[in-house]
Amino acid sequence: MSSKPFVAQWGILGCGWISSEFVTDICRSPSSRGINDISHALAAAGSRNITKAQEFLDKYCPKGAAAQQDGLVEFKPKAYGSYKGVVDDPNVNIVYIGTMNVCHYDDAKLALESGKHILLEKPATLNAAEWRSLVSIAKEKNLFLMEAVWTRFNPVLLSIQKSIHQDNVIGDIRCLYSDLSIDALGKRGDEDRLLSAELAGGPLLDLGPYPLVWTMMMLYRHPKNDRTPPSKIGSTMMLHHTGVDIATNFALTFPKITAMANCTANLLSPTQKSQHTRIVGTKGEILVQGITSRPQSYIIRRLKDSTKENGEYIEDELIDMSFKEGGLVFEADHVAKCLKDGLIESKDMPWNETELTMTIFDQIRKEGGYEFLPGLERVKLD
Ligand SMILES: NC(=O)C1=CN([C@@H]2O[C@H](COP(=O)(O)OP(=O)(O)OC[C@H]3O[C@@H](n4cnc5c(N)ncnc54)[C@H](OP(=O)(O)O)[C@@H]3O)[C@@H](O)[C@H]2O)C=CC1
Ligand SMILES: O=C1OC[C@@H](O)[C@H](O)[C@H]1O
Repeated sequence: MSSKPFVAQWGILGCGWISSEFVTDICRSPSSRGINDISHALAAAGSRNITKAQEFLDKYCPKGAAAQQDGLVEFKPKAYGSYKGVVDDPNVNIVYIGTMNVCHYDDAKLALESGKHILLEKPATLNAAEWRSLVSIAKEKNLFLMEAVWTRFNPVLLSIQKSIHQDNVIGDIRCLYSDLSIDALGKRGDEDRLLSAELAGGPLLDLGPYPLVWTMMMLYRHPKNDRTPPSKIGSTMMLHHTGVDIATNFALTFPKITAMANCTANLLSPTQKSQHTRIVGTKGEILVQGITSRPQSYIIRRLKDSTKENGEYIEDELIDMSFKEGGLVFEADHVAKCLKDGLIESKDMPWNETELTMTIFDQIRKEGGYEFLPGLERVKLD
């Protein structure tokens, strides 16, 4: 006998682009992806402008999310002209925060203090100190808190991780090269969130989380690395005249497994979609295709003779796992399962990995001379 699924009752803060993608994805029925124990309802959406919130609901979720369409809950999505309205709504039990980088800390604190669980867009906060502060509030209030790094839950990335960590498809991992960049310079104005200092823009915080996801998932989480943080972090940053970075390269060393990650994020050039991430091992390599944040397929290229330098490859094997979902729903499903199980921390996106991410970014910003405008950081680093 099948029991009624657990329903995550979402409230959305900020009716911008990524929130629209998230809401569109949670409208898809979980059973269409083989999931029957959880579902999603949209309880509320909040904007600084009530008309925008209502238009957002009318456009992206007119019939409610999957659980509402399937008749699992009675309530309909409600529009609010403030974020406070959403966090106070009794039908909301988890808040998705899709606001600007500079708002994440305040918005997350608002939701936690109103007793709501949180899924918080990347970069979780502006620095590691802000993140530690949110974690301590979440612990004290016994509330779920997770950074929304959706790529960690992408089935293509998980398949590659299994190929490398369990099936030893490319042998011992040696080097990872990953890029997420956009040719935005000259095409977007300085007020754009990617270039604006007031909004704590720049590719390191906006795009850097994705090359770092590949590094964390393939190298840091490699069973033989045993979650040992990188021993060295090196970087080169070029600053834009607004004060944010315009291009950042960073490298991370993992001596326990003799592996190195080389990550790039810039606003100067578009990422190569046929190979945004290349993972090289002693027996071959994996080339990942699609968007760095949303991989769709990958190529396995095995060496004919792994004892030779610069050896030839056997014919490429293409693994095409294209999916119809936007890709955000995989993390939403994971969050719903955590809530169903009464967890306040995800084992797949744990607090200490967000803290490590923020610490890496703090160090790279320091090395590159990227300082936030005074007052943006709500909790300062020591
Ligand atoms: N996971 C992913 O793939 C992606 C994640 N992101 C992350 O999501 C966040 C939002 O990005 P995105 O959706 O592209 O941005 P948008 O500009 O489309 O939306 C951001 C929303 O933030 C709200 N907001 C709150 N304060 C301000 C302010 N001072 N100025 C402007 N907007 C404000 C607005 O909502 P309102 O007007 O309704 O109040 C706005 O619509 C960023 O932190 C980004 O890093 C972005 C893109 C992809
Ligand atoms: O998270 C993101 O992924 C896609 C990019 O286009 C966007 O700028 C970034 O915020």
